[in-house]
Amino acid sequence: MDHEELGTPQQKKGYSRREMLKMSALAGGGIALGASGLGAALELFGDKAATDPANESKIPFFATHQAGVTTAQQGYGYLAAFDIDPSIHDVAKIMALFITWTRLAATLIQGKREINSSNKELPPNDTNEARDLGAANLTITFGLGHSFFMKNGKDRFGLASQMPKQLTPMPRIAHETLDQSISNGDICVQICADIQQVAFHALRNLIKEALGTANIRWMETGFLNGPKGKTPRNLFGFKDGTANVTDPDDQNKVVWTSSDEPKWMRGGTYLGYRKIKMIIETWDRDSYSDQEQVIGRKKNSGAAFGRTHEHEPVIISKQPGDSHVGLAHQTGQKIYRRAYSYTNGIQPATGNLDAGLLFISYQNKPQESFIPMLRVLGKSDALNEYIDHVATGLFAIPAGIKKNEYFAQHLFE
Ligand SMILES: C=CC1=C(C)c2cc3[nH]c(cc4nc(cc5[nH]c(cc1n2)c(C)c5CCC(=O)O)C(CCC(=O)O)=C4C)c(C)c3C=C
Ligand SMILES: [Fe+2]
Repeated sequence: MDHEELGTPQQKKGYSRREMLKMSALAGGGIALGASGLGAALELFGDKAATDPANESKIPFFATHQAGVTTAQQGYGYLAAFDIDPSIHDVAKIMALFITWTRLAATLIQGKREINSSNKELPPNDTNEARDLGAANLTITFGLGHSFFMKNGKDRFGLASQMPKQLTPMPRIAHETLDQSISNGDICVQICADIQQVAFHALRNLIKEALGTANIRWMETGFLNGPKGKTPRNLFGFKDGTANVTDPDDQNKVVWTSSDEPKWMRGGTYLGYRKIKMIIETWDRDSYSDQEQVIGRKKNSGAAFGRTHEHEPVIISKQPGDSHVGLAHQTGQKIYRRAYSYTNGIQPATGNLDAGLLFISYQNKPQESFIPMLRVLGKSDALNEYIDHVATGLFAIPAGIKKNEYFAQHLFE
């Protein structure tokens, strides 16, 4: 396999678009450009977004771990799953798709999306709606589901011996009413950015490049915004993420896999997913104090029961016994949560809002943390009166991708 091709000619030489512009301005005009001069030159090129530092922020794609997991959460997220086309039996076709996706993702996260107009008889290579919107902290995170390895009890592509240790089909959880058409899948992609249009553009172009090899199975869109540096609130109006695993040492223990996994999966993680409908109309008619009893935290401050401030530790004896926080805390398990809220118009049958939480968590041992926690909450959580779990998924997220390598390369080679 020729990996030299990964990356655009500019990338291969190590030049960014900014540097290219700077060089061409120098070559053409013979003038020296400082940082502010460069900004002015970019504006002259009509590239206003590129002068906006917020949209220019980039998260490196090639790294030890995949980006988009412990990366500071962006305001918008897409979660999508693909199935390998039933006509595909040759692993080389899947490898070719993963090479194409890797090259595309590495380019997109840099805010590069130039249209190739050399042959106008062909469709454009890029769909163009994110042109000039900047990198916007775009992250693209790839994963593999159990059905990528095994289907109808068969080893689909001869890769089952390399299956991650904790990757099973999701077990049944009490009270769930799952829609299989929006659950599971062979491959998952999480795409997050500060600008929704940038995230959608990335997903759309990944779908386009997959044509003939993998078909989109489902896709969800979410948002989550809070005051700068503070915990955001979910659609029940509570701070969501207060007791998350944020310390890097703790993240190392909780999130990233180690030597008990196949080599290609070490330094990876597992994405646990639940689409949870929130019955907003019923919640909004519940009393203030009952809402606090159900969650197990104060609505405004986010403090636990018996506490005043948000980040003071939970006192388990003071928590309402069946409260969400009380139950989750008592499992003693840790997961790293990275959820998004979603809205999807009105449910035609009831006239109620179709809204909720795309619950996403990352953990290195989902069979010992995410799934047991789901079981406890599914059985006894006071929150169950106000929510319905409607979709599920568990995906192995391989280790980060090195320069000149492609996604999951060491699974194949
Ligand atoms: C599998 C695990 C979890 C699911 C599913 C889940 C759904 C869910 N959560 C909220 C709202 C809140 N959750 C909070 C804390 C919290 N939740 C989980 C796990 C799941 N939540 C954990 C492990 C924790 C932390 C517990 C602890 O140790 O203190 C909170 C409190 C604030 C916070 O710490 O984030 C809220 C609020 C909703 C609305 C929901 C489904 C729609
Ligand atoms: Fe929760």
